[in-house]
Amino acid sequence: MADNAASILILDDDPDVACAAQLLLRRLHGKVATLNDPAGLAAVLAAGVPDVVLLDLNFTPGRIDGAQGLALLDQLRAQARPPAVIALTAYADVPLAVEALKRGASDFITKPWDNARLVAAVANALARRAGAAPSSANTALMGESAPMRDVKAMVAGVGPTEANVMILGENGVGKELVARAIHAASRRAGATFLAIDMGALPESTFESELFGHRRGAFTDAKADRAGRFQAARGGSLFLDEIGNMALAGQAKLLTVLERREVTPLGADRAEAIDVRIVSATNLDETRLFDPAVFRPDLLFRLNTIVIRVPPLRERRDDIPALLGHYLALYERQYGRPARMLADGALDRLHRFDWPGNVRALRHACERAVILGSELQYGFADFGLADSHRTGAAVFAAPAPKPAALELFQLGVLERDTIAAALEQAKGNISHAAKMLGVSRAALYRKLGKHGI
Ligand SMILES: Nc1ncnc2c1ncn2[C@@H]1O[C@H](COP(=O)(O)OP(=O)(O)OP(=O)(O)O)[C@@H](O)[C@H]1O
Repeated sequence: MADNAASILILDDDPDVACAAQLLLRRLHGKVATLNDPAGLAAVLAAGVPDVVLLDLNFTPGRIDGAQGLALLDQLRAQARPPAVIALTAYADVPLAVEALKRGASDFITKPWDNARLVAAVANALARRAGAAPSSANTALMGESAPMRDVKAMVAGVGPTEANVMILGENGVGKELVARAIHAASRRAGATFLAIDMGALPESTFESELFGHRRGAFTDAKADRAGRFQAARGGSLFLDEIGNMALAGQAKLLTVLERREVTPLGADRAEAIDVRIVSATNLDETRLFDPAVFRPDLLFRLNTIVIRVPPLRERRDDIPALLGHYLALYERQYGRPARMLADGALDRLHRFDWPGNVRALRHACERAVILGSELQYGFADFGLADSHRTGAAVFAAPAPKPAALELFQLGVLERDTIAAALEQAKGNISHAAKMLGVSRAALYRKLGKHGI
């Protein structure tokens, strides 16, 4: 899954470690840089904030409290568009890794790492960053339309309970934001919220990722490693894209949820788990209730409470406030003057179908702020495909016939190929990304680029 547009920085004082990670990741990603001295970080960030940073938490030899690494993490998280940070620790030190997660790291890896795990962690971090660009961690759940008021009432009602919640909705409607709001309204709010893209977990490392492993459990298991269930102890585990899990993985997850305990690979004793499970999927309900796709017994465990987040086209009243919020946010971020919407633009944006939902609206606002050159924003500044304007079938609109000159332009071919893949995948981003042979993160970037 090459993602040539992604930039990755490896920040580790051991040049051999940094070089090994660079060699591994360079096969899959375009720009992979290393930095051995944290004093150079400010200059690197000034030149451009990377998408993902692999950050060693223990710089000073002999010190294992991670203080310097955590300070660097704070520096990275303070960027206007912070990178996803994967904490590296040599000491299998779970409390330190958990502290890093609390401070905003998206994942952690213990050294020496397992190559498949490192590759998966980077792919997951890229997908999450593209999906939540920028981090949805600090974004409030906006919207005062009647359907959104219902969603918020459900969040307030179920938040303080321990009930497992399943969130349903199309890509980009705000499922992760709802999951974070549930966590924030729970008694676990002070503990970790850990999100996992279940569709991106490779089958070969599924158990060790989720449940951890003991040193020697398999060839590459050079040290004990805590899984995500242990790392989120006391907090909430957000199982995203649950509908994309293979049936084998579903069976393993079911056993854990039934017994409320996990057995790390190679361990002879099970460990009790203490996590609140919130899950999400964009599968439509007929597919979700198809036993060939999703185990009914697992569904029953996960969906004690179901929250449906409606697509933006079914709550158009939220559009003006979201536009106002995201235009102002990007004007501040890019140091641009505040501008109004031109006559008629709001009406067209209001009638637009928003097949990519709030995420697409957010990207469109960012584009308008960067590219809009007039005193007011016009509809064209938002780079939205006309076929999606009012009530047009989401991905089924026939592509306009390209002019002869356009026919061989790579950008046009790419746009049409992506549109065709989305149509075939019925709008499922993960499936379309798989068909196109790119990561979800790369596909999201391309959707933004082509205004799809
Ligand atoms: N109600 C909302 N208020 C403000 N921002 C929102 C809202 N809903 C979504 N967003 C923004 O839209 C983007 C997508 O949201 P989110 O990642 O929660 O969607 P999702 O449904 O989980 O997407 P996917 O199915 O692709 O994983 C984020 O940047 C988020 O901050």
